[in-house]
Amino acid sequence: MTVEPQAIADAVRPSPRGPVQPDRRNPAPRGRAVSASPAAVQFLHVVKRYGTTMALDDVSFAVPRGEMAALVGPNGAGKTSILEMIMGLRRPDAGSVLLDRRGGRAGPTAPTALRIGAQLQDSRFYGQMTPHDYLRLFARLEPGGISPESLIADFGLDAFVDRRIAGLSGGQRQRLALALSVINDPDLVILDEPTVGLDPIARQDFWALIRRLHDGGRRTLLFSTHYMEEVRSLATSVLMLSRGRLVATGSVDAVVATARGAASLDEAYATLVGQGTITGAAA
Ligand SMILES: Nc1ncnc2c1ncn2[C@@H]1O[C@H](COP(=O)(O)OP(=O)(O)OP(=O)(O)O)[C@@H](O)[C@H]1O
Repeated sequence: MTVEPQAIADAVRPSPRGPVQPDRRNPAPRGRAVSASPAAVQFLHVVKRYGTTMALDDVSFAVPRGEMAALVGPNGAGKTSILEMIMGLRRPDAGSVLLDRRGGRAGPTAPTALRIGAQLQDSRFYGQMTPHDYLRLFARLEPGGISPESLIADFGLDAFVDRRIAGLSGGQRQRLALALSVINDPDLVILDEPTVGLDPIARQDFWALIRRLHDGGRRTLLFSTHYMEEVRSLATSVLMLSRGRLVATGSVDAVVATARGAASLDEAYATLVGQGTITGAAA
């Protein structure tokens, strides 16, 4: 999907607190300081509530351009809220969401020319349409993007491109959703749990597709996942969330080092997220 510049502008709000400063009450997460380098995405003291639920509690981080950043944390930690805010689908209650911003100065910013592609958790398709129908439709909406033919070849859609989506497997639909996420040739790609529900072999096939989206760092990728092996295999940096707060950021090694005594990312997750054991499929 593409987010209109205005939607992004709507999501960008000046920080009530001004530039990022060491915050004595809420220090930056351990592992790596908030980056001041050119960032594709920057959150400054973002707060998001849904009624009485505090989904994001003073979250600050930066994803430099060209990174493949993994967003991890247990169910309800706030991952989708972050991704949806980047896409302009939700607004922060406080703080700023800045896109494609050079430097770390907080304040109003012009609409960005950054092109965003996204694959959301609940990509819903009309069952009567075929992948080919979708690719042609999106190509018309995104003139100058990547051609349907290239995407069919790159994402291995040939075998089912003319079948009705109602009859496709979950993995085939996810493959289509990934292809559609880059049809506008985006600079920034957002993937919300792109491999959820896939069998182990299909998941590893998807890693190759996700690397293709990243294109050697030509694009910035931010993906959420519960699979630590996926983080180890794909991510150049990690954002670890627990109960709406960032608990560690940085490279996999930096995050492991953040959790004293942890010998692996899985152990670091267990320690920092504070559950003692790793839930779900995060092993
Ligand atoms: N529309 C909403 N209305 C009320 N509460 C919401 C809404 N969306 C999210 N929440 C709550 O906000 C918190 C963060 O939710 P979010 O979906 O961002 O977490 P998540 O890390 O993506 O979870 P999951 O791994 O289960 O997808 C949760 O407590 C969730 O119940």
